[in-house]
Amino acid sequence: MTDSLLSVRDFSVVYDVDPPVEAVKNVTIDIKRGEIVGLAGESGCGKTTLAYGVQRLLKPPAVISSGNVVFHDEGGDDIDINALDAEEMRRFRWDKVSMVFQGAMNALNPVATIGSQLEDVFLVHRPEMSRAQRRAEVNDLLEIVKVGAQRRRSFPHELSGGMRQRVMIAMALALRPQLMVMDEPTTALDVLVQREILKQISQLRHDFGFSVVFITHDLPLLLEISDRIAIMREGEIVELADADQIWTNPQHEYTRKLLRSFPRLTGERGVVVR
Ligand SMILES: Nc1ncnc2c1ncn2[C@@H]1O[C@H](COP(=O)(O)OP(=O)(O)OP(=O)(O)O)[C@@H](O)[C@H]1O
Repeated sequence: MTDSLLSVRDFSVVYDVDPPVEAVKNVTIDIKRGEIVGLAGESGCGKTTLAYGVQRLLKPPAVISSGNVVFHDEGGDDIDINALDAEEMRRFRWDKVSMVFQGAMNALNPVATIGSQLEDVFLVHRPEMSRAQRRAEVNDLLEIVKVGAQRRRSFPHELSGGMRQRVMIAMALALRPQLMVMDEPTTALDVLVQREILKQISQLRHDFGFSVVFITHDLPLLLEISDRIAIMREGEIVELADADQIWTNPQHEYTRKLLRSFPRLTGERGVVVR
């Protein structure tokens, strides 16, 4: 088994509009097992297009114009994502990779309890499970993300934003994926709640061994949580290095510029233990 979980090679995406937008240009990156990779860069640099593109989640006018993506399954198989048909891709997305979307906590169904929404994941993807098994799994998940099993009968509006986001993380964790892609998962939350959730994501990946791609324009936050950080600019990864290196010894002028643009980076690093 290789150390690498996902290998992205020479990956490019164009939005076929007039004039065409080259949103992602020849990106090559390996995500290792169990690591948190932060994807940073200004709004519009192509972070979301890259993360969605490698999972083939983009719709026209987006066109993948080059590259390949291989997933090194823990079972030993190498899965060429481009070669999967629609049904295989759908299963792959839930079983191997899960996604916490931007603003996901507002995507919960307002008229269903969070317990039943979590149970639905198992109903659809693990139809062989009994009702009692589903219940037990949901209770477990709610405990793991520190919402508490007693909240299973709560409706989304009865929970705080932070709690709802924890429910979304529980949902992403449900099928024990090997990779979790998180797109601005904590942006809408206040700083303290954000910190708590980051700590938890970091802890969960130690407990469960999944890798995380964490997308945000918030570089200080990435410095706290990430093992490695990829700095994107105009569709390209201009620097990819350990978070410590990015912080103490940035190589690219653009990385230095980005670091300077966050005044709160002048003091000590934050409190999240990686
Ligand atoms: N549907 C679309 N049609 C045309 N251009 C698009 C489309 N979606 C995104 N783009 C362009 O592609 C580029 C990359 O956008 P993308 O959303 O991936 O960036 P981002 O770094 O994730 O930004 P943000 O942090 O604001 O989400 C931008 O120039 C954007 O304007």
